[in-house]
Amino acid sequence: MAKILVIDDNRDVCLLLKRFLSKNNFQVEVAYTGISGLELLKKTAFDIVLCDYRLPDRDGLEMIQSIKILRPTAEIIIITGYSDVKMAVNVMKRGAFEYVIKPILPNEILHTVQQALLKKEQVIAIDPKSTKKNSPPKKSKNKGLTYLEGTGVRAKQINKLIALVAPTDMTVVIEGESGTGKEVAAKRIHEASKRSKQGMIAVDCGALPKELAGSVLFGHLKGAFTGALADKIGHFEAADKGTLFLDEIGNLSYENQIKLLRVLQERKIQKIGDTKDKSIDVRVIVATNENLKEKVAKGEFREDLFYRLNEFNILLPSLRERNDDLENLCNFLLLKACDELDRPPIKLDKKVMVILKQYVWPGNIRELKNVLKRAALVCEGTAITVDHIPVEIQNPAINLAPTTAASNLTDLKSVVEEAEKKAILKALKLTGFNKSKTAALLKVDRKTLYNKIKAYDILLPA
Ligand SMILES: Nc1ncnc2c1ncn2[C@@H]1O[C@H](COP(=O)(O)OP(=O)(O)OP(=O)(O)O)[C@@H](O)[C@H]1O
Repeated sequence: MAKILVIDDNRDVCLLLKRFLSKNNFQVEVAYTGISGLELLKKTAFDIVLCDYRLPDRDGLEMIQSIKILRPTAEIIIITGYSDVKMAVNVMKRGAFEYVIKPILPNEILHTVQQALLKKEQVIAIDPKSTKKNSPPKKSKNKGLTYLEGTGVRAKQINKLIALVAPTDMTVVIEGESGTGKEVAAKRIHEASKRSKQGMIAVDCGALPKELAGSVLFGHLKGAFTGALADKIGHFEAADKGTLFLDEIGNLSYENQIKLLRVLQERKIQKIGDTKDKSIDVRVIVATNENLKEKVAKGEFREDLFYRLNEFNILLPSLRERNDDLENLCNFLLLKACDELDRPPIKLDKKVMVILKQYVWPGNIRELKNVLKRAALVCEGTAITVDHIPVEIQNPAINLAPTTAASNLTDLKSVVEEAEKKAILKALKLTGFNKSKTAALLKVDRKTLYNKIKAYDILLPA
């Protein structure tokens, strides 16, 4: 029976989740503070930790760090409010499995817990102690496509690059904001390559505790260090003849960067505690949501490793840069959500589409997927309406999420429009949505403001 730890200072939430998850055959314990949660983790090897982002004594990022040190194999699901969604994106970078938005929907949590357990099983499958060594990942009950290639301008460019590089053995660097589909792109490259019969192993370098990274990547011999109770193969060895996907490569410690460079140059690994080398045949794909060149300039990432990795580069656009694909993505993700939730397909109301198109999606496709899954959970009818969408998305002015790198935008017109829209939303928020005051603040006449509000599809509170 899988063990779950719920950490939340809201006792009602703990009680609700404990009852609901126990009924679904999980062993559940609860803690009301970060410290007491960590104490429980020292004693028990929980499989899943459900942790509130804002605890009285710790924040979500601190919790993830501590949990990863105490129980590196536990999957962490962060519970957060919508106003924290940008931070939720950050928690994914630090190695959380997923985030769920309040108010809590028990079925959504159950579904996320099941997905996390599935991922854990796949990781256990490469453990040498497991009889399932190198067994192929479990298929979800969903037999159809797991991603949408996309038909928009930017998506087509990416499709071309993937098709071009896939048949080669080149090392690929995939860059893009969190949730833009870097892991999906890596899988697509792997699946279209000659290595597709072997597995692709994905390692989240952001979630690897510094001290364990070497052993996890390269393996160790029994007795190599305290706690090395048996020989262990690392991910490089497990991925032999296949592909190794190193996510959040920018987080690899300097020492492990040197080791990685050596492996890439010599195609040999040495387990910790071993004196012998072992040849391996692995294609490496890495991903990052940081600017690696900047990290090189700051001395945080080795220049030689950067050039060794950067044989081919793919920069994934943010979701706001591929508005032309949003509708297709919505239809695809909604269909998948209904399938996963075992409910007949539902549609998106046209008004919802307008709202989704004007939101900036800081969490990119992951955020869109979560919003649609949640909407599919709460929708009792045959179409998702505005009421099923979080208010922060219905009216972005409430939770103004700034677009990041404007330099990523495709043309000057888009940059200007994006900046204008942002300024108008900000001014509207500042003036309590008073249009005369907003026009005065922006030093334009009311008519110009009205026209811009209309042109940018800005929704005003009723
Ligand atoms: N083209 C796509 N079609 C359908 N779903 C997608 C697509 N791209 C990404 N997704 C979904 O969006 C979510 C995020 O994708 P993925 O994990 O690949 O992003 P990422 O850029 O690697 O994120 P991170 O930087 O946080 O690791 C996943 O649930 C994935 O299934």
